[in-house]
Amino acid sequence: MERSSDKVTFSVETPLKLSSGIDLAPVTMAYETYGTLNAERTNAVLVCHALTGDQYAASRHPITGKPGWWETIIGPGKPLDTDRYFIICPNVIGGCMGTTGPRETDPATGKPWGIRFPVITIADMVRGQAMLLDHLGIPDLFCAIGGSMGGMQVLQWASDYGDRVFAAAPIATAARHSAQNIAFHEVGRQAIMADPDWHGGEYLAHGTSPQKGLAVARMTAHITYLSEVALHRKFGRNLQDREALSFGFDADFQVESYLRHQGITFVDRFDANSYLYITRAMDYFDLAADHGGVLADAFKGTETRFCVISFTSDWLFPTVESRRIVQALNAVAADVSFVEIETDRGHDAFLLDEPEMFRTLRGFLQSAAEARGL
Ligand SMILES: CC(=O)SCCNC(=O)CCNC(=O)[C@H](O)C(C)(C)COP(=O)(O)OP(=O)(O)OC[C@H]1O[C@@H](n2cnc3c(N)ncnc32)[C@H](O)[C@@H]1OP(=O)(O)O
Ligand SMILES: N[C@@H](CCO)C(=O)O
Repeated sequence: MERSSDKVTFSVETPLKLSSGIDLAPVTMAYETYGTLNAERTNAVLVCHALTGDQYAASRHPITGKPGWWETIIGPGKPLDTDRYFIICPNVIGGCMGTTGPRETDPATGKPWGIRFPVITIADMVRGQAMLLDHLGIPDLFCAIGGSMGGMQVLQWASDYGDRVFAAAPIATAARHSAQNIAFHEVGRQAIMADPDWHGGEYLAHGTSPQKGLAVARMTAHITYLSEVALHRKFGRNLQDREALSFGFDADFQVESYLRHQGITFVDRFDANSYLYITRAMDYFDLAADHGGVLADAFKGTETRFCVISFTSDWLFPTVESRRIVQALNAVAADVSFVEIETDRGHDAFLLDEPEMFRTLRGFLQSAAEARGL
């Protein structure tokens, strides 16, 4: 384990066999930990991040300086109580905050991988996390938890490593990407690849960055993380810093200015090629397809206990997707609880202070901890 100024990483030469059949080596996993691993090594919690998340779930981000993206949930006395549990949050394979991904150096060429990096899957991300846990000497997890793509990783963990997952909390997620999910990601990828500064993915070698394309990709995706009600409540048709319409193409409206801001601030902390790879991994995710089209078969024989959470205004991963997961778990007599939380803040509500999510997770984890003898 190494800590540079702001990253903890672990590297291994052992090749990681990817879903594509390619052996990826060496592999570096960047991660953050919070709390203390108990002597019995039974209190480990894996926090899986979403599409543009990273390992800084409860630590200040080294680029944006913002608080951790899940400080509402992780910390002393919070549902993921760092006085009780040992939290591990890895940056996913394909990411850009220190874990092996398209921005890292290809050992065969000594240059950044770019889009010569192998296409990775959610299962590959989880395989890399299992390797990290092995390195940390953690035989199994008290809990695997995450929202959105993090929830996909949780489901993959429960399916591929069920005997290593005591409790699982997939939040605001789905067992497969829908046509609409894929469609939105495709628009984002095309925006990046249409940017003249993308250079076929070799922008680092050209000393450029497709920031305009990446910003447009983010603007599009960001709309899907919110809700129409919340957007209208926040911005309506209000004008931004002006008394009258410009009859031009400035950001007349507040909502335009807001989305431009979200796009511009995003490109400082994220890599365009990583965006291509991670959205692709989400698009390829389909647990049922991996099990003969029967989602229940992905969890056959599971002894993991599940808490599935969705949000009423999430139109990216609507509640019907969580119901499908619950139905599949019920079909194999799994221990599962489910709650749909009333909010108008859309998909990204799982990132915000949602009291009912806080209470639900605290109750679920408390009960699981008692059953686990923690
Ligand atoms: C699980 C994970 O892995 S997390 C993934 C990584 N993190 C993220 O996705 C963070 C970005 N996303 C988010 O923050 C969540 O999607 C959100 C949108 C739910 C956050 O919601 P809120 O906390 O209500 O923040 P909000 O959406 O209002 O955005 C506030 C920002 O917009 C800016 N803003 C608001 N109105 C305007 C406007 N009219 N013009 C320009 N900027 C504006 C604010 O100044 C603020 O800027 P800052 O955050 O850079 O300081
Ligand atoms: N807004 C979060 C969740 C998206 O699913 C992200 O950017 O990763």
